[in-house]
Amino acid sequence: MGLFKKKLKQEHKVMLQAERAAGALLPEYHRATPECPHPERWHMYDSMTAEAEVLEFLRTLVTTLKPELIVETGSFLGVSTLWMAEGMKANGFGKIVSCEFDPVVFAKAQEKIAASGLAEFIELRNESSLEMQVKGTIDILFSDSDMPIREAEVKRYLPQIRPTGLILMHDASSHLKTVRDAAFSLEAEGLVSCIFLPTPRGLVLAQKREGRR
Ligand SMILES: C[S@@+](CC[C@H](N)C(=O)[O-])C[C@H]1O[C@@H](n2cnc3c(N)ncnc32)[C@H](O)[C@@H]1O
Repeated sequence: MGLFKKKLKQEHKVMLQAERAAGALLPEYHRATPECPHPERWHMYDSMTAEAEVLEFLRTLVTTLKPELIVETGSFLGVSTLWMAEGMKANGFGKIVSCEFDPVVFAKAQEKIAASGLAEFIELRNESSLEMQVKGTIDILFSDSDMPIREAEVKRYLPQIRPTGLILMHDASSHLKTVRDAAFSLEAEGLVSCIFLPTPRGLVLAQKREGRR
């Protein structure tokens, strides 16, 4: 039986771990990098959800920038979605369109959002970020889905992003590499200007070049 037991998908494994942890904060476990030598100074709920300090930062960005429309790719359990929605609640307006590709994970996120009291700010979609159609001008794009598709994802939404808007690419540490390289590549193409925040998993803040004054 052991030999034929279906291997649990990483997202499902972390989802079960998160359920067992029941919201407990743990020290961040990603490995040290040259840019972030002390990851244990940060905190996390699980290895998929953004670092707790990054969640706080997302909320603060929302109250600071007052976005009308946020697009998030990769909802996972909806935790980052809910932190941004908290910011929108404080602002009194705004909408987050967040997509989750995996139907099992999507169903869990849907439950969590329904129970949160913040559902009015969130449109959760069970679709791929590379197929999702969003209407309107995007004030913040939070790119947090599958790492190899992040460059394509940013390019897909770029024409809709407000020149004064922000693009955030999570998982851009030098250890994880793929997303960092995607950000360098977008910058080399002249599409965006980036800053690389040295958080444990790495967070790129970028702005598109077109339309900048
Ligand atoms: C790192 S987790 C997102 C964490 C979440 N943003 C948070 O901080 O709470 C990445 C999620 O992206 C989903 N995903 C992967 N490829 C996707 C795609 N093309 N479109 C939408 N979601 C995708 C995965 O199923 C996974 O749940």
